[in-house]
Amino acid sequence: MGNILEFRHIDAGYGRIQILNDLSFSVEEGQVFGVIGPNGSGKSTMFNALLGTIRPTSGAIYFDNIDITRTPPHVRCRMGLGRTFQIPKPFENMSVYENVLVAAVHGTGQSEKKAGHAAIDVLKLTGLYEKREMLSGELPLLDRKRLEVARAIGTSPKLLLLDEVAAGLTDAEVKDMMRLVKDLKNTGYSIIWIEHIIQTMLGSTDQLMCMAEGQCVITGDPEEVINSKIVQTLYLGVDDSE
Ligand SMILES: Nc1ncnc2c1ncn2[C@@H]1O[C@H](COP(=O)(O)OP(=O)(O)OP(=O)(O)O)[C@@H](O)[C@H]1O
Repeated sequence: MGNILEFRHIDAGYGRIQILNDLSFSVEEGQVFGVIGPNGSGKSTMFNALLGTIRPTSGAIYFDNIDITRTPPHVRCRMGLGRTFQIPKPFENMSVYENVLVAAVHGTGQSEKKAGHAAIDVLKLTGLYEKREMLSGELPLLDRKRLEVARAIGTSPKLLLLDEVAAGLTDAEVKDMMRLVKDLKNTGYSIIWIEHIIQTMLGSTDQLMCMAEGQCVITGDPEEVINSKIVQTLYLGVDDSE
């Protein structure tokens, strides 16, 4: 399969502060692409550049072989980019079902009836179907994270961006989340997954990239990346100089 995404030499940041420095990488269609890196290395900023909330000062981003570098964020969403937020942001006073429905209507522009069918499928896939009538504000953390994923896939993305969906979960819950990501992959989604928990990345990703100072320092087989000297030094703080 071809690439669903290519970052080509992206420089980007906030105002005059440059965070991404000549960032290049590509994601193959149908894969789970993990992203790790120390705090402040630019992982969320990469998502911001991809979603169009910040604009690169140079380089190009290709999504599904289309140059989207100057495409407005709402158009990118309709083109098939869906994201979760680090801190779940559901509409607390709406039911689980309504939260996914809103995402499906606004993200795809389809009728409420069609979006309603899609929302039910999404709730079944994410394990929330039995809880569809609950107010989202009443959900425990794992289910709030599931809902965050459900709202993102409610927009029918071709590429799903997961931002630390395992953060704050217990070990058993992390395993549930890993299973969900596998199910999503098997359903056909391409996924970029930013996460701090390295074990999660080992078991669930096809390719892994480590970022530092706004650049890709290594990318490849997850086990090789995690065991590489550069990652041991940079990310885990292990000094390999001895
Ligand atoms: N809105 C902003 N304005 C200015 N600087 C920002 C803004 N958002 C992030 N930064 C800075 O950009 C740098 C990269 O931050 P970013 O959140 O992309 O890193 P990260 O790798 O996602 O970190 P973490 O793992 O802690 O989430 C940091 O130095 C951060 O302080």
